[in-house]
Amino acid sequence: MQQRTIAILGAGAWGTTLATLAKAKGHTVKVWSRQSHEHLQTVIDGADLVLSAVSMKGVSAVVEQIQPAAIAAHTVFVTATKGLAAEASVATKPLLPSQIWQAALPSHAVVVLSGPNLSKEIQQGLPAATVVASQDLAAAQTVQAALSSNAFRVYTNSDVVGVELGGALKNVIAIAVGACDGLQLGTNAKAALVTRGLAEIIRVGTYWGAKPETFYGLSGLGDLLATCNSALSRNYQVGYGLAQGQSLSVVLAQLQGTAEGVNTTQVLMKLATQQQIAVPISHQVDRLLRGDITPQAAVEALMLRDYKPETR
Ligand SMILES: NC(=O)C1=CN([C@@H]2O[C@H](COP(=O)(O)OP(=O)(O)OC[C@H]3O[C@@H](n4cnc5c(N)ncnc54)[C@H](O)[C@@H]3O)[C@@H](O)[C@H]2O)C=CC1
Ligand SMILES: O=C(CO)COP(=O)(O)O
Repeated sequence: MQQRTIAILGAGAWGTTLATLAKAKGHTVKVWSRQSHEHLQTVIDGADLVLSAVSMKGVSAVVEQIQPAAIAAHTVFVTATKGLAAEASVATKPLLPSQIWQAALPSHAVVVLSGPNLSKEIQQGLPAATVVASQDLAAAQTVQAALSSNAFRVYTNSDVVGVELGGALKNVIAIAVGACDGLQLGTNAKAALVTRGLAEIIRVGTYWGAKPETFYGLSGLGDLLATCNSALSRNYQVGYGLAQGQSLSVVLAQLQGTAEGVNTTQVLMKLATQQQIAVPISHQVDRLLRGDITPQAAVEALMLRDYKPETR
């Protein structure tokens, strides 16, 4: 196995977990966060892989600190952020973290890493699988070889948009499912939400050019199952807290780390409204997050929608 120099950007729950996985494989690992005394460019100098696990709101700020001309040509950039850019617009502004990275580093390979990867379980050494997606298969295979272990199984995929959207959009559905569990609506209701949530994700994803089958893989259905079934998920916790009658500000103040689904819901609703894509579950999550509706009323609104066939 080839030893690599890996720079990890972001020292939150996911960044530190990815650093643990990389160190366990014997790579030289350097971690940078905005609290670091070292300059970002110094940390990524000489890195074979630069792996970003900063939350969505920090991605542009981090990318702007990088001087592309000073980076070795072979350096591969990996983004593990699950979110949508707040400034995204359909034609002109990037939607996905990888698009922000690729726009700033056009001559470098960019790889998306996404899957059912609750960091606390991985920190405990429990087995997990993930996907690395890139238009550059060799770059994806480099990341696969660098991170694969007996505890972390890494698959490659060429559907970058599908893999990245799967990871971002499942957070919105996880908020809905957290609320469903918080209201104690039962297993049937939860199964319906996850299944129709997946249909909603596929509807959005295919609009943005993703392959439908990608969403039945690890970064779609896989991550939905993990996030919607675990109280470890911060997005699930947001929905659960709202269903307990707490305000969003109270829930977020108590939360450890980032719940990307809150911002993702807003961006998704803006774009889905503009493009007239039906996202009924996300719409109710949006109303709930804004405090415009009670969790009970959101459930009723979903149950009493117009009759329709079970299509995507
Ligand atoms: N924790 C988990 O289980 C997993 C998280 N992810 C994703 O990874 C990303 C990070 O998640 P966590 O590490 O859990 O969040 P976290 O809240 O623990 O850490 C976020 C990191 O982003 C950095 N950051 C935020 N704004 C920044 C800015 N303006 N400039 C520089 N750095 C900034 C923070 O300093 C911190 O290092 C999210 O997009 C999340 O969806 C993906 C898979 C698993
Ligand atoms: O993406 C995750 C697991 O795959 C982490 O989920 P949360 O961000 O909801 O904690």
